[in-house]
Amino acid sequence: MTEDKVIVCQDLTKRFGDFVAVDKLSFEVRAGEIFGFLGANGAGKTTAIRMFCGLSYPTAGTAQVAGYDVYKQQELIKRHIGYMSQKFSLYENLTVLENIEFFGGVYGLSRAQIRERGAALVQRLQLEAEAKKLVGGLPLGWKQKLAFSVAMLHRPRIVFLDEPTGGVDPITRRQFWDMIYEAAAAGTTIFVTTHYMDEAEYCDRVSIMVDGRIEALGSPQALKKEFAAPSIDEVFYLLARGAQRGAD
Ligand SMILES: Nc1ncnc2c1ncn2[C@@H]1O[C@H](COP(=O)(O)OP(=O)(O)OP(=O)(O)O)[C@@H](O)[C@H]1O
Repeated sequence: MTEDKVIVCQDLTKRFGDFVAVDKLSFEVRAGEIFGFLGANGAGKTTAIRMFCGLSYPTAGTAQVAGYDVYKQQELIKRHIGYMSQKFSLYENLTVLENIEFFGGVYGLSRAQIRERGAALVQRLQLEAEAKKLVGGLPLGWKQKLAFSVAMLHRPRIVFLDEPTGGVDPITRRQFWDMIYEAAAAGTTIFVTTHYMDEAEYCDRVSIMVDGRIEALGSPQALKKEFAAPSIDEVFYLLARGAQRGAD
């Protein structure tokens, strides 16, 4: 794998018994790219992300993430990626600084690195007044920005964002996306799932998954042209309306 490819997968497949949750995914994601991983409920996104993050073994196919093999180097993958989701986030009953210390430790940073990067993070997010307050008391938008920054504390090559902006207002979502752009411009690869189609338009490329398979992949502009659709929302609808799977 060359340095500039952060994900490479070929025919990546996950079966649960006879059920094929993820069916032969093949694509590459480049360094610094913002890659939107779209699909309706049950399409197989979370199952695929779990394999990319070294949390679950594929049934077949190959994949490397940050240069490491998803079968043989799961622990190295975990150390070189960041992960954030709406469900898995910060500890609400710890303060902002305690969360930074905790996750910095999990990511293997030294105490000096935690102190230095933590202070810079608090300053960048203008959270000085909240640094010693419990995260549970912060507004959702702040929690999400903080969770994203914490997921980047160890400067991973790639960060997986699983519906990071669920439930927040459009202004806060835009601010969140400014952070994403900044991280990508600094070279971090962003792999993001979202149900907000305006966010899909912000990605460099998007894939659209239907019933375990990737049915379309390209820049938002190229996909709109390919499907003669005015928006990614419309492309998504055209592809996903025939899906057999729905929410559990
Ligand atoms: N451990 C499991 N055993 C059996 N089936 C599973 C398991 N995990 C997921 N599935 C099934 O695999 C399919 C894909 O699920 P997955 O959670 O990956 O979808 P998703 O695209 O992430 O959906 P959502 O947007 O709702 O999170 C679903 O039909 C789900 O029921």
